[in-house]
Amino acid sequence: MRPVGSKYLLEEPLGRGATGTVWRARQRETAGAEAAVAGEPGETVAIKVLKEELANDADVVMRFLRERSVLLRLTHENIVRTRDLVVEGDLLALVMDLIDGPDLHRYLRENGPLTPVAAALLTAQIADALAASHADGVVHRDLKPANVLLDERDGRMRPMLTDFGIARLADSPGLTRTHEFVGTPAYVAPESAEGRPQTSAVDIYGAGILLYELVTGRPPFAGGTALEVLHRHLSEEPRRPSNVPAPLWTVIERCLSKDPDRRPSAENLARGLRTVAAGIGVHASSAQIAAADGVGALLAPDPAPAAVPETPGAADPTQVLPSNAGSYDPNAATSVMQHAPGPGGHADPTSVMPPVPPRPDGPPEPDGPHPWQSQLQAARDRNEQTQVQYLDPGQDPLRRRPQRPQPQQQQPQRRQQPPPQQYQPQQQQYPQHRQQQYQPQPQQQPQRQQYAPPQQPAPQPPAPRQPREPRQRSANPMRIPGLGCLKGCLFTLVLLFVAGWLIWELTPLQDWIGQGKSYWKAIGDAISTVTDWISELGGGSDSSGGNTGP
Ligand SMILES: Nc1ncnc2c1ncn2[C@@H]1O[C@H](COP(=O)(O)OP(=O)(O)OP(=O)(O)O)[C@@H](O)[C@H]1O
Repeated sequence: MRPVGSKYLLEEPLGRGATGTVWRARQRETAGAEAAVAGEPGETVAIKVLKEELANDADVVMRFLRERSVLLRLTHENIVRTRDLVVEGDLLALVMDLIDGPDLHRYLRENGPLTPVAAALLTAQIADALAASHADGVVHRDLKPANVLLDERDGRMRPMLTDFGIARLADSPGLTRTHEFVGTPAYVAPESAEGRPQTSAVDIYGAGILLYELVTGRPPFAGGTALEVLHRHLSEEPRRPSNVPAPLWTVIERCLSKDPDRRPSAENLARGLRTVAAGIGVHASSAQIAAADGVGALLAPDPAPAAVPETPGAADPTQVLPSNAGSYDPNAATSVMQHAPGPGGHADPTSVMPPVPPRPDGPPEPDGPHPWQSQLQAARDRNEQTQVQYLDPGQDPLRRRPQRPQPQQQQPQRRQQPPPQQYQPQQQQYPQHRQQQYQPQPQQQPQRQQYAPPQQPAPQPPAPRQPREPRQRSANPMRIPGLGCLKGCLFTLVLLFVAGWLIWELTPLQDWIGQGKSYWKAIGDAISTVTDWISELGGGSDSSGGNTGP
């Protein structure tokens, strides 16, 4: 267990995203006055330890400290509460409430799409969270199912928006070699994709994409490379899927408007969605149906949308994404894409991936792969992490002799998968079904391995093997089946013949056989003598009997 500050102990990783690793952790002692929630010793919390890359960036640390108060005061029943922010040496961590339940992305993958009513009511609660944060001037900027946790309590599931402010923290000019764009391609608003100024309307666009995904199972613009996805956001109008009722489609269409000024405010979005949910349900009255049909009138835009503070150097990611960015996975982690600043800090839209010279006054440029490649790698690492660790040769399983399994050894216990739980909209009172306990999967999650250099000088590597003599090839290149056996038989026959001849010539076998012949001959003669004698004897007695007659 690793301490974080003096107040928390990391216990086990819950998951890893592009910006850091989330841990289940325990509070050691009550936090100080600087924390939003003091907490009790022994209480379980979730801690997001930001990536070293972020924690080592002076810009990010400054923003982290500056936004501390904003993040800590952001409280809403549909927002995961940030309890504390820890800055310790080169470690930056956010202490949050631990949510017992899956994230919405995982839930959708396991249970499939929601009904239109459930999707509308779930998104309405997310819109409530957005309305509260936008009123406080905070824009999420990375709304997607993976950032919505489903809090399971009392047989009900409450969507909780998380990762607030993380996109803003990560959006640092000094983060990597050049300026970067932060977001997830499938959920990025057109203005963000183009590097234009952003407002809270980007979150409404994200909510529209999320709503579409909830009812269909996939975001509207997915597939192909990241660059293609970004271009589709800019140019393509989504089509209405057949299972989406017309009033719900009106809401989705308005959220996905290319023009941010046409998108509804978060508050109006929540209201509109609840009106639609009431009007498309099976028990809807005619008045509710009529209200749902007229939902367009409720979706007024925000007259004063919260602005996203501009990062100097904001640019058009579509101009700077590598064209060979590879096939895009809509479930990939938040992307941090390199982009190029043009004059005045904005992108030069005419430029196509220009090489960006280093800023003379800027932070040093770390060498390494392109940030986009790093992010793809991070997404992959979530599933399969290569562990680099010094291995004692004595413990090397490849060097160990095979051992018989001990009879007492216990079989590894099978993980019991809980039955999937269907999301039930909150307004319709969830049925009291069996509550699903979210089991964090420490075995499946990548275990953070620390590279521990050996204290002793490393054991000498084994002497390189002498190259083997090339194997003699058989003279029988045709490999006739059974030929080897035939050869063996012939050889045995020859051997027997020679041995027989030698025995015949060199041993008194011939004499023995000759003697054997005469022996049999003598026996035969004796038998014939006896036979003759018996027959003669019989003939004599017959003739004497004939002489005694009349
Ligand atoms: N407060 C929390 N309580 C319980 N689990 C959490 C909490 N916050 C995050 N998690 C879990 O940790 C995992 C990683 O979260 P994180 O936010 O780092 O990843 P992400 O959102 O998938 O990626 P990205 O950083 O790219 O947005 C998620 O799968 C989520 O289920």
